[in-house]
Amino acid sequence: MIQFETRERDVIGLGRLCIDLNANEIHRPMEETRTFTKYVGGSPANIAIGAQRLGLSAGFIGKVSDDQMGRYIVNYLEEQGIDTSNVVTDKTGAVTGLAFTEILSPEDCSILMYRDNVADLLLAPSEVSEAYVASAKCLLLSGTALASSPSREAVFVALTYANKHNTKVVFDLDYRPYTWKSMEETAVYYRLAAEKCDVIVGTREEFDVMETFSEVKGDDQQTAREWLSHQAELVVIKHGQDGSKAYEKDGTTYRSGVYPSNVLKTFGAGDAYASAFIYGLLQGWNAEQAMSFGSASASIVISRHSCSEAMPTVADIEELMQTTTAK
Ligand SMILES: Nc1ncnc2c1ncn2[C@@H]1O[C@H](COP(=O)(O)OP(=O)(O)O)[C@@H](O)[C@H]1O
Ligand SMILES: O=C(O)C[C@@H](O)[C@H](O)C(=O)COP(=O)(O)O
Repeated sequence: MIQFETRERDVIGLGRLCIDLNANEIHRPMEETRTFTKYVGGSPANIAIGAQRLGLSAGFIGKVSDDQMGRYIVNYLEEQGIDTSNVVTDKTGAVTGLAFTEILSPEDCSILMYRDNVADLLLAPSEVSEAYVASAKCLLLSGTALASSPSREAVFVALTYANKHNTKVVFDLDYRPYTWKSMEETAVYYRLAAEKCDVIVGTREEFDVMETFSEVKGDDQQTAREWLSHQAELVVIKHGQDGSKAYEKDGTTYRSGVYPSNVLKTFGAGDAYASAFIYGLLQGWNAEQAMSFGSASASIVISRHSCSEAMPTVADIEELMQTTTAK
């Protein structure tokens, strides 16, 4: 069980604040899709929104474009009750990242990302406040924020502050290949960051990327051993509809199944899972209970059209868990 400090804020997200444009005409290729619904997006933004929806107090460290899109994101976060005092506005003409989603079928979804000159990757080390990092129980880091400078250095500054003040760091690997120059680059920076984190969450494929230069590739048990040999107390490996596994430093292993879902689209599962999992850890639950809560939240979000707006309440999740059996 992770021991959190008593702090004024529960969780601070670090990384991208973007826009999702989700196809309205589902089961149709992007080439034939004409209309989309706009939502706030970006994996760590979705997780912060999910956490706030569950009743946690969330804040964010990030950078938005100085235009209508940037203002839309900040306004939405504020409407949700999320603290935006550490979201800065770019002054260089950078833009907001856009994710167009294609929903071909419940099994076949893809994301087309427009991420040239995005504001989120321009977050500078000087824009990370030590006092703000120290004000939270937990810092949620998205791996994509490591993809280029100066955001990369800003992440390491935030990790230094978090480690200094015992703000627990949850590292969601969140690998988005189009943001990186190469898999080797990703592996190097993921590793440097992972060594400074307390909880590491990723899909099997994401751990494989981080283990590009390691011999343990592909084996969950060896993956856990490798990352638990550093600061991490807990490693969670997700296997899509085959569920997830958690490994603790003392050798305890947990497994979680999935809650059957009327799947509309597959994306958003990981973000819903992460926010509810963090909620569980902050309640003092063991990893098994937190994973189960995360799985139920994921099952709800993949049955809905968006990621951020679709995030469930505690009551929604409890109802699903009471009426459905995980497989
Ligand atoms: N088809 C599905 N049905 C029900 N739950 C799912 C399904 N796919 C994923 N999940 C849940 O969402 C979690 C995260 O999904 P996964 O696909 O592994 O992550 P990501 O969205 O980050 O790629 C899984 O551990 C599982 O609990
Ligand atoms: O993270 C993004 O930039 C896009 C998200 O908002 C998005 O819709 C998505 O891909 C969520 O995916 P997940 O990691 O499967 O939860």
